[in-house]
Amino acid sequence: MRLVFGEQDTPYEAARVVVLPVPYDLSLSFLPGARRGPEAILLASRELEPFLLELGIAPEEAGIHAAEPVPWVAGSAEESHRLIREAALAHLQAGKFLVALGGDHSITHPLVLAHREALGEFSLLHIDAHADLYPEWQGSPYSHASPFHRLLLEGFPLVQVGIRAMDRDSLRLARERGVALFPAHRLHREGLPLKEILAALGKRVYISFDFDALDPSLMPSVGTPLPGGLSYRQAVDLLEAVFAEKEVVGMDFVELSPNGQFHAEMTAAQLVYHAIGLKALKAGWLAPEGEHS
Ligand SMILES: N=C(N)NCCCCNCCCN
Ligand SMILES: [Mn+2]
Ligand SMILES: [Mn+2]
Repeated sequence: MRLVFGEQDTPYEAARVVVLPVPYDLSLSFLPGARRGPEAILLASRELEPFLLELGIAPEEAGIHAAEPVPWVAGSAEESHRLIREAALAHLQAGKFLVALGGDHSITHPLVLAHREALGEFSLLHIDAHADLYPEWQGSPYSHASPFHRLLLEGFPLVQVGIRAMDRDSLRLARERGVALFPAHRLHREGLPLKEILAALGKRVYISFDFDALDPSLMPSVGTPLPGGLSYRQAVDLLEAVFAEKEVVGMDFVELSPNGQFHAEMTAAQLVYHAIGLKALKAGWLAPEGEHS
């Protein structure tokens, strides 16, 4: 049975939003399981309330279609990434707003390249516990610890929020390349520097959300959990500010590794659904209702 997002799957032609399952997880460095992340999010999404009280809309009414999962090639990261890029490009060329569900963070590289090929230039908002700026990790440049090294060297402006793990060389590279870095400890001490984050981003933004950006108390189902993460409220407030002021051209949510803690899967699904609602409001696909919004 094909899994869908939420209760109402919109036929492809009528859908504005395509949720793209990308269960590739061969680039993980520690705990396994991210390949089951997309399915877990889709299953949990069925339990969400379609109407979002905070936004005053039901994002599903914008038309959400869950695409077939992107296959992978077990012995080849390059081939797997080519399949991801081709699948994403096809949906983008069909005019869809793409929400990719990982899978490990290495998938962001082919996804971003597909978005640039289809939509032109934009900056990256990377929300994560990890900077993922290693040139390679465990012998591979296709590691989930490396996507933003490659994207940075390929010319994408980068803003990183929630980081609480990076090595000295990555910090040096970030400074040399003008990465706008907003580490987690600063967010906790000073609050979300929303104006600074927005000022660091361009008009058009691709958002890559690694679920381990959230605190493990809230999101224990990730491959490399670290303490001192973002609260759900901080994540939502950040996304709301970005969607309100920027054109979000696409997004991915990665690194959920289901481990039986269903509250984590519900958290993941709710955040994805909320982000889709923010896109629907900004794009004018839906209008809020009542004073609750
Ligand atoms: N989720 C990630 N992006 N993880 C990246 C891990 C990179 C190595 N840090 C730990 C070094 C251990 N000695
Ligand atoms: Mn990551
Ligand atoms: Mn991470």
